Amino acid sequence: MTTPSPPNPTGPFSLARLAVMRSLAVASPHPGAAFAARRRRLHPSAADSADWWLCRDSISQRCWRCEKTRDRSFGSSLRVSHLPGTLHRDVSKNLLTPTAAVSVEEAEATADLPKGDMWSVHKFGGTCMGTSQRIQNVADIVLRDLSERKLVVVSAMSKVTDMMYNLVNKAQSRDDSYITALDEVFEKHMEAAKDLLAGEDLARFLSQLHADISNLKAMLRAIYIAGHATESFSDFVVGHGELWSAQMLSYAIKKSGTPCSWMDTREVLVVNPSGSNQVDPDYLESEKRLEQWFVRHPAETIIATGFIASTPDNIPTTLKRDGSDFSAAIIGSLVKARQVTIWTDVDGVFSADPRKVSEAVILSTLSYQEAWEMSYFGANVLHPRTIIPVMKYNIPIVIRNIFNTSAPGTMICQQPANENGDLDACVKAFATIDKLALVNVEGTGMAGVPGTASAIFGTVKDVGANVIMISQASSEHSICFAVPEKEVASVSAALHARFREALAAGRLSKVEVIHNCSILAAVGLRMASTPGVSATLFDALAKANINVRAISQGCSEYNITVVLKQEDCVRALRAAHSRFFLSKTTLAVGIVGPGLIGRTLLNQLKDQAAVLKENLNIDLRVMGITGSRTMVLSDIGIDLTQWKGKLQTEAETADLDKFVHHLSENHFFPNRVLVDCTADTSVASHYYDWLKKGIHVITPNKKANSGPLDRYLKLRTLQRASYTHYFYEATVGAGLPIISTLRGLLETGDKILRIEGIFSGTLSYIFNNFEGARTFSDVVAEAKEAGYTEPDPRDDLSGTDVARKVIILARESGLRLELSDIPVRSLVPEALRSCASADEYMQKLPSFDQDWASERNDAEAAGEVLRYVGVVDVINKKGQVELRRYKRDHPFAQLSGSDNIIAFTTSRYKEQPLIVRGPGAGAEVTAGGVFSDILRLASYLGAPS
Ligand SMILES: NC(=O)C1=CN([C@@H]2O[C@H](COP(=O)(O)OP(=O)(O)OC[C@H]3O[C@@H](n4cnc5c(N)ncnc54)[C@H](O)[C@@H]3O)[C@@H](O)[C@H]2O)C=CC1
Ligand SMILES: N[C@@H](CC=O)C(=O)O
Ligand code: NA
Repeated sequence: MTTPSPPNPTGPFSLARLAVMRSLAVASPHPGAAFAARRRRLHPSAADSADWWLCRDSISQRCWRCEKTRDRSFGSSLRVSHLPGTLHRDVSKNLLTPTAAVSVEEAEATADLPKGDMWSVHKFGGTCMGTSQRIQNVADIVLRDLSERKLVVVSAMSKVTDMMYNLVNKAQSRDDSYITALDEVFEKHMEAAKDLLAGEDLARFLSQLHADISNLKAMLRAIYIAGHATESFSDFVVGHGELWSAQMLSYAIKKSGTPCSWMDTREVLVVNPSGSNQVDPDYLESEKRLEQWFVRHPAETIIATGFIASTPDNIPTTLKRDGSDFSAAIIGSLVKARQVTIWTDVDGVFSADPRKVSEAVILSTLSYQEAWEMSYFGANVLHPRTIIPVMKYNIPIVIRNIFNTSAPGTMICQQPANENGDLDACVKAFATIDKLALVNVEGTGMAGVPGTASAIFGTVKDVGANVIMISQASSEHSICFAVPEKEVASVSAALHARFREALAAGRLSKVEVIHNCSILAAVGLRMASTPGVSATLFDALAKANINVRAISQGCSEYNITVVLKQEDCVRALRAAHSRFFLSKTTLAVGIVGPGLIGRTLLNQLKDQAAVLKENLNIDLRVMGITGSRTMVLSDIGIDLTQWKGKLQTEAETADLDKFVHHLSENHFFPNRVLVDCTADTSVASHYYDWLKKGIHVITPNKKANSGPLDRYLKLRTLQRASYTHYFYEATVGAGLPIISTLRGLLETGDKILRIEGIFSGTLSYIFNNFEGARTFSDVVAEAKEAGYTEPDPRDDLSGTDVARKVIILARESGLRLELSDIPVRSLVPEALRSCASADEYMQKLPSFDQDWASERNDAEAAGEVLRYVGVVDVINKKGQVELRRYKRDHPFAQLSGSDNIIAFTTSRYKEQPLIVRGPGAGAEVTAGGVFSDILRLASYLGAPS
């Protein structure tokens, strides 16, 4: 076997071909010295297969051919040549195997190329190059990239470009201080270099810096004398920032022993001015010059100046705005880079401006078109022109944070994988543009008249205004378009002048300007093929009460654009963002009354929130907690491990209106619910307004449903007519499924005949335990202590609490009863009814123990027990609450603890009633009942079951 001779280094290899050949790890037709140098570094195992150039994986440093790891004794790279065929990578073994010779075109199409041998392009902006430490940090990042070839594009140190423009401005306005300003530029770079470099490298850099500064001084002097700087003079001066930063970085990398060259991109990149402060790269000429540059500079790590380039006549110029990103993209496309990484100071591209939407998330991927749209609509992603060069070759751009290298960043590539394939995933991001005006040209004379649009936009063009979006009514009676506010006056004047006759003749009815507008754009590649996206967007805007002035969606459907009042824009952005980015079942929760039940509920929420989020995608955020004296509010959700402390230390004076406003005005969250855990009638009186505002209501408080009948009916009518939910399972039997059982019977057509049972946990507990030597007052105190009683236990002992439950069930069954319609036997002695407080009542209660003992003894003597029962007699349309005696073998006599027992006699359950039994009071079971109402709400809102 003979070693094939290397290809003719001066042969006509295009850079595309060059890159592909490199990427295949074939002996690269890299011209000249670089090729010869590699040729010498033969891997020993190549002796019996000398036609191989070994290559190594840039990450594992393992040879793909023989799987040996890097061997220092053979230099930094292990290669043998294999020509003219190419290599195929066996991905499973990470091995390269020879294949028949293929054309470059075929090779280009090969998907599984070994990435290690391709160019990795990085771009570091001014912030990344801000100080000597930061430049060192950049050097470290470059050294950590194990790619075979690295091309690093750098901007000037931060603020230097401005300083350089300032020099030119000063000189041309004959301001002598340009000399001291130039000294500052010198000092800045000298200080940075002294920090960063030493010895010969430092001396070389400083000598170059001196030479450059004295050239600049001469040039600025010429500008000063002429009182004018041409664009190329200015570009020449300004580009020095990049020249110096590239040299400093290149020396900093060399310090570590890694060979590194720096590239003055004016020698390589050729661009033609294309008007309006833009340039078009000449790719063919640039490619040719780059090849020649490679011949002269064999290093595998190259630091290139961003921003600067040359005209075809070798006049220095710049790439204008965002020039360094553009340089990186152009160079990336010339070398067919594996990837272009743009290093900046954010973790990636956000789904919306994080200053406006705190819930904005970093997007892991974006398509080129999406990034393009985002940039167009004002998101600070990448200038659209940066995307064009890399897009042609499917080269991904990755945006990464230099200050947080652990963040993976955002990859902008051809067709990102669809993360979850649902409606929400097809809207990737939202962007806004403020300070716009809408121009509306309207009139019957426009319909069917060819050339109207051309006349309108021709006029707009003539005044040099930038049209940001256009919308035309299908009847052709009007065209409206958005332009920057600062350009609208001249647009309007020009249109009035242009259409003076048409306006006078009535063919056009108006040229109207609507000031103070903003654009909200929803961007996403898959909107095109997903029904319902615009419905969801407009629904979110409607729910946030936002009026849309104009709408536009092109047939590419990469974006839906709406024009709104500027003052509504942030609210609109938040509402739209939350609708697409938060779980559909994100619930903003307000807790009123963190007493026994309220705080138990908060604890249960704390323990279960993560599980709900993970398993059911239900995102519960407690946005506020209010007691009767203080309240605490949050915009994103209170940390439930801290709420008690916050209610003491960070609280403000309770104000229910403000509390409700806080919840209802928060447009981050699509759903809002107030949970009333008080026993307060005045809080309950607000439910109607809350429901009307679209806030769902959940409560264990019986006051609303057992209050005045007309109010109750009004509340239920409103709730039934709206899509707002009102749940109150815990008002009867605490967590026991009483209301839901009754609803289930009614909704399936069963007829309720009678509901009868022990509805009071407190009274159940008292009579279950009032035995032997125990006193009545002791047992009442125990029930209170156990958390079964109402805040005032007289509400239980008076029978009022049971009467309320009877009323709630009676009304639920269709009876129109008032609380006063229920005869109740009160167990509160006449003398204690006027006690000022529950405590006073509890203190005085023992004096009635004797009376209670004798009533119980009488019952016992007859083989009976006392039980306090409630009855809903649907047939006779009445309710009843009384203390009754039951034989010891009666089911009501078998209860224990705070058990409730409720028997439903219905048309279907006539012989044997349907019975629900279990603990009907207590903090955990009651809070659990409230919690399950919250989850019921979430499932009504679309949570998975
Ligand atoms: N304890 C139980 O087993 C059951 C209780 N319930 C009901 O649960 C509700 C709460 O009961 P508990 O927690 O035991 O009472 P609680 O007295 O321990 O708690 C009520 C809380 O509401 C606060 N509050 C009162 N008025 C307020 C207002 N206007 N604004 C804000 N906060 C106010 C109080 O300061 C207190 O923190 C009551 O309606 C009760 O009928 C329902 C079923 C069972
Ligand atoms: N105090 C009530 C609590 C539940 O509504 C009871 O004892 O049943
Ligand atoms: Na219940």
